[in-house]
Amino acid sequence: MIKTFHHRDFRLDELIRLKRSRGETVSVVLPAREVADTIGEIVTKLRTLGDLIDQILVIDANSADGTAEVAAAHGAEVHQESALLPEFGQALGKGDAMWRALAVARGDLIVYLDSDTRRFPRHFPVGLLGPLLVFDDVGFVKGFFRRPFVGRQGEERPLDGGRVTELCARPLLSAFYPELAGFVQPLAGEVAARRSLFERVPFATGYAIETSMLLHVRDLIGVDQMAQVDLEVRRNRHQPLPDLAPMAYAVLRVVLERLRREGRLRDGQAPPLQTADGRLVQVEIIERPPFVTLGAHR
Ligand SMILES: O=c1ccn([C@@H]2O[C@H](COP(=O)(O)OP(=O)(O)O[C@H]3O[C@H](CO)[C@@H](O)[C@H](O)[C@H]3O)[C@@H](O)[C@H]2O)c(=O)[nH]1
Ligand SMILES: O=C(O)[C@H](O)COP(=O)(O)O
Repeated sequence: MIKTFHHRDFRLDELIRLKRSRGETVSVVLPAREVADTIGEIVTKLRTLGDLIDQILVIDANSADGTAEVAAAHGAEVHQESALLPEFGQALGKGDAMWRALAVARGDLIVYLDSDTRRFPRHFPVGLLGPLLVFDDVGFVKGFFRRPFVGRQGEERPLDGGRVTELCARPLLSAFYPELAGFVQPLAGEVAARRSLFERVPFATGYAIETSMLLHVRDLIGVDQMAQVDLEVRRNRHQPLPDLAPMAYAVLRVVLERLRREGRLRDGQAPPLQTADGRLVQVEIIERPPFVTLGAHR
């Protein structure tokens, strides 16, 4: 079963002590595309964590809004994604940026964070590193949080964020990989593991990365060594619904490809849907006969 923690289970000074005694170093990797408005605050907050973090890497997707300059001005080490491992050609979206980052990340532990988080809480890396540093039987940690939908005027609808997560990712995992459906935010970009694990994971390009990574990490270490940590609230930039369709499709494609490889695109009784608050909802689908066949009964 997936282990669940709260970021408040871990204290910054204790983690720094543990990290030193283990002789391990930490890299934070921020894939970044057009995030000049948020990246500066994130890098600044990360730098207040002192010795917890040894390297802050921003992997820029050739942003036109000055993301790279802002990140560098705040003290991050900045690389252009396509300049890393150039023999693989132009970088293909977020997952590729995360993979290429491994070429320059020096830490024994690696924390990936999204860089469009507003009002970035500095406990994110503390919560993500805590289970890895404290417990020997945890090999992979993913964040979860409440996701308000923040409207144009700043008004918040508390439960309405995470549309692809709620309408696509968790229903799919519930149906086909229920052991992973307990991840409250399966698409969260906030993940941490030892570099030795990430180096063994095939990284899917683009927005397929999180779904694909969950499946590969499960194959490599099993769900019992996978954990999630409550990071409270995350406010992200919202893409317009039409732009989320390719993301949903990428998630679907990962699952379909897996099922195909496993030779089980057919299934009998689908398991129930797991909701964000842990309820199991049975979604019954019964196919009624074509109406014309009712002739005899009517
Ligand atoms: O080509 C890209 C696209 C995005 N990003 C960065 O990746 C992060 C997340 O991207 P975003 O477009 O904000 O994704 P969301 O709409 O927030 O999507 C959610 O779901 C995605 C699909 O699983 C995950 O990749 C994200 O981490 C997760 O936050 C941000 O820092 C982006 O700047 C890149 O570096 N390159
Ligand atoms: O994770 C998701 O479902 C996508 O990032 C969309 O999030 P949003 O609905 O909060 O914009």
